Amino acid sequence: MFRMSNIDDGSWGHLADTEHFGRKTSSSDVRVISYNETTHPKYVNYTKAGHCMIYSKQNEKMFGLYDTRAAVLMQMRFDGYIGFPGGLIDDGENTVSGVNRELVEEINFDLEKFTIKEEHHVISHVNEKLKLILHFFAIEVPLQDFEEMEKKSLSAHDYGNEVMGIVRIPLYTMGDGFRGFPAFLTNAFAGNSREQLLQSLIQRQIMTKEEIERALEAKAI
Ligand SMILES: O=c1[nH]cnc2c1ncn2[C@H]1C[C@H](O)[C@@H](COP(=O)(O)OP(=O)(O)O)O1
Ligand SMILES: [Mn+2]
Ligand SMILES: [Mn+2]
Ligand SMILES: [Mn+2]
Repeated sequence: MFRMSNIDDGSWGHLADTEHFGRKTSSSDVRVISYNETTHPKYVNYTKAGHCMIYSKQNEKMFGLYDTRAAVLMQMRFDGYIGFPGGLIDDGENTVSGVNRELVEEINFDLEKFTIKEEHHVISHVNEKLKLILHFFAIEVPLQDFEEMEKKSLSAHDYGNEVMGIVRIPLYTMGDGFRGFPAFLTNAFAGNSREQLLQSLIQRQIMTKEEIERALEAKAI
């Protein structure tokens, strides 16, 4: 097993038990599973994680040119991958309670104003190899609350360690046909967060399937 050289004890330290969940896996290892199915006893020993897309539709024009469509919040993670706020559900913890806890830890989410509920569930995936279930939620908030969240995230408990900063996603494509959203999609994404993003942009009618396909095919010139 690969061992980090720059940690004194020559191991993964406290990450040892969970870092393998963050390693790149092939999409064939992951399949969609219904939320109810994940409560089946056969998955009782699976590790569960839950992440959430927080977004606010907007029709601002970037530089008076490009339709920004929506403010969508993602984060640069400690591991250099881009992902959604959220994380591992503790043993015995209720899934949405775990997601809300992780959102408080990672972006200082104000549970007085918003809480993630099962109605916000979008899709779940299971990775049988890793015995890992990934739940994904999405919540639309007013732009003013979105902007408030961005500011408050700087004082989140995990800001500057697990979370290296939050980003908004450029959902427009610039005149060269690549910069903006297509360029953003060339980043390294955590887990299946890239697929989760693309599917929810279509499902939430922020982008059409054709636009997503065009962005995926675009090449830098
Ligand atoms: O945004 C994501 N969507 C799907 N899977 C993800 C996402 N971010 C990470 N992951 C995978 C890979 C991670 O190792 C596990 C656990 O999530 P993580 O956020 O790292 O867990 P903690 O915040 O440390 O509890 O899920
Ligand atoms: Mn976390
Ligand atoms: Mn996390
Ligand atoms: Mn955690």
